[in-house]
Amino acid sequence: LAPPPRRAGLRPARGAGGAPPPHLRPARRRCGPLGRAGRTRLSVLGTDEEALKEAKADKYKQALMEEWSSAWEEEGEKEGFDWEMEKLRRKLEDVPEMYGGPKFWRRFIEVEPESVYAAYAESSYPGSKPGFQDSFRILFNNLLQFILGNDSEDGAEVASWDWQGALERAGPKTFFGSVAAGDLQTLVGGPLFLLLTKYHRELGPVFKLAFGPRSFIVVADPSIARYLLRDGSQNFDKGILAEILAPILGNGLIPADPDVWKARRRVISPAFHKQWLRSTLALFDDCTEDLLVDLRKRARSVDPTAPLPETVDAWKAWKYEDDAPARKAGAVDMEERFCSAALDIIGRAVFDYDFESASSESPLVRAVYRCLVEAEHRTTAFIPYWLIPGAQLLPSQQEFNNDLDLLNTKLEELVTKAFDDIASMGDEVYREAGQEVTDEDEVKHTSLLRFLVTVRGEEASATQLRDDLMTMLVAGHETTAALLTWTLYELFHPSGRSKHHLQRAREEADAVFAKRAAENRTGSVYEDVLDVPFIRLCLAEGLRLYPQPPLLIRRALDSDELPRPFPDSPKVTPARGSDIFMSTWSLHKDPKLWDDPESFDPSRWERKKEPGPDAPAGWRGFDPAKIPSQALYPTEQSADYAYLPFGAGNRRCVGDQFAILEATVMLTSIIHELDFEFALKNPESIQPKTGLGGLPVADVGMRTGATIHTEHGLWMRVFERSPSSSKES
Ligand code: HEM
Repeated sequence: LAPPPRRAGLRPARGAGGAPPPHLRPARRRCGPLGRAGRTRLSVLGTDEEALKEAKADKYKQALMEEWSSAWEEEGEKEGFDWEMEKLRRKLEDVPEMYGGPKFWRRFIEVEPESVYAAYAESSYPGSKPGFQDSFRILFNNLLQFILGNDSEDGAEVASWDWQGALERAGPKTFFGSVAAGDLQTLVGGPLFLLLTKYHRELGPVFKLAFGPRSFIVVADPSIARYLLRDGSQNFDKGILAEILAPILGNGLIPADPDVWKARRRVISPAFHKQWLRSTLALFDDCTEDLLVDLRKRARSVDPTAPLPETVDAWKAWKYEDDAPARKAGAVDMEERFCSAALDIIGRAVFDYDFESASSESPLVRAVYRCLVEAEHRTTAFIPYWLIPGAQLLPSQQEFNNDLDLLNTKLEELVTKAFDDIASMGDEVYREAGQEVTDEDEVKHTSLLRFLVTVRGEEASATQLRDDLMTMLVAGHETTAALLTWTLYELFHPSGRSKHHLQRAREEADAVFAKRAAENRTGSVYEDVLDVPFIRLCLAEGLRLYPQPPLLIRRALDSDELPRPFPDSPKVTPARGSDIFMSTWSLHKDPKLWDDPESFDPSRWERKKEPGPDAPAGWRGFDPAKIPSQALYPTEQSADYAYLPFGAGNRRCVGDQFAILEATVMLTSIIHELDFEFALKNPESIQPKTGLGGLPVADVGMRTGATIHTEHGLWMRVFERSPSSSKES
């Protein structure tokens, strides 16, 4: 769990103690594009100008060229970035000094690595902002590839984006508008994760994507996932994601720099202890009941004669214009309902505050949503528009800042209240940082905030606590709501493709409620969650098909070679400062890893999956026997990193158990009591749709952000479960 040393240049690339691999040897960088001999000669150049002036210019050049070329031949490294620079420099030899000949270029290429490292080490987190040299190197490398068609320095094959096609499809106005607004989704013609999967199918598990001056190395392979997230994780941080989220999340766990992250993770992880998780079940029941009250009301008001839209497109009007006809028809946007319920849960569990979003729309709730929308927009924009001078004067940015102020004021108020409440409870509520919470310990705190306030030895400032809370709010709310939305969508799909799974899930739900009645209790207990293994597998399958988020983002702190998925895969070595996208969407749907990957089949997690002949080298398949007994879902280790529902390694999700418990309690109650139908005139007429690159997409459309949303809401008609459907199951 050690944070990456800041002196990036001193770090061995992989494993401890061993010599750095050749691509990390500082010596090579030191001699850089000029070669060792060239460098010696250059220092002569610098110290003995007079002598040089006297020397015949071309004779000197010739001698120098010979020395340089013998240096390259000796090293046998006529490839890669340095060699490209060398070739360019040789061409520039003929350009007169006054036009920026070798002297000009020397400024960029003859860099003392120590000075770069020193500048880098001083760079302030969050995010390992690449220095000027790094950015220049990456940009220059991109230019060499795109303009001259050279091989990429890092070895990743470049996916060529059809911008002419995009221009034609969108029209000049939308195209250039999207470029200006950094709207990637409109530019690529669909969610980014689909584009990445299209390239994954064409180019394999490692490739490079470039939009103008930015480039990303995209990976989707179990061994690379294991390396990025676990074995080599000390060399990668959250990079661009941290930079984007820092204004909202401050120094919360997601964007935190390694030092803060280590200290806060040590305090926050124990807050999710078993005793507290068990106590939150009552809260999940409460919020589920609020949701059910609303749904029952809708179910009773269904007007069977009310007209229903004939096409999915007609749903759009319900979402954005007028939902009165939807209400009349008893239709409800389940995506929005799950979002409200999850927000209420996180508010109460994390900081003892009831947003009451299920029943009202307070300015605070509106502020939360608008902040989330802005955060999502920033995540998918490729131009940091909010940093452009004057951008803060735009109405959208002003609104965002006002919302943030409103939220901050509320959070500060809650933090102060928690400090006061805890102070009045006496000394015995405090605990030492790192002190384990045992099963016998009484839960003395109702919320996560109160737990954090009671920790001694790692006391956090009010600002740090605000950042922690904001991070929980953002990370723990839409993710769970999206999981419930897509699982419900799959289980009640009008094609009936999941009918048999729904039936199995309902058998479990009915049995749990029967047991509850027999035991004369009304609320959920932990054992209820253990009694519904198939419902939990439905959720696990929901996370396989719709991973939240569909991309994990990292940045290389130093140049580092990635594991090769197949023996004949090219060597890929992202340069320091390279942004890397781990496409969990592509990984979870890779036909080389999963049987029938596009279909929703929760029972796949009950069977062993042996690696097929075309599976990546070294992948060990999935084995249900490897799921730890206390785990509530198939873990990343059980699938040998081909499945990453909650990430992996030291930055893995802290709220995984909380989320699965919450989603299980909700789904169990909902499918036990209610039936859902797509609110469409002929739901059976829905045909499987394809999107970018001919890949299947959900027929309710998909929008990407931090999580995957439907395009226009998940409008369902709700019915009380009929006796026949209860009997059926
Ligand atoms: C179904 C629901 C959820 C999913 C799918 C999910 C997924 C993830 C994933 C994939 C990561 C790793 C990100 C990365 O490596 O870049 C993560 C991190 C995180 N999650 Fe979750 N999450 C969920 C629910 C929650 C909840 C309920 C909370 C809190 C109450 C939470 C808090 C966090 C935090 C704080 C991190 C950052 C951890 C760190 O960097 O140390 N998540 N989550």
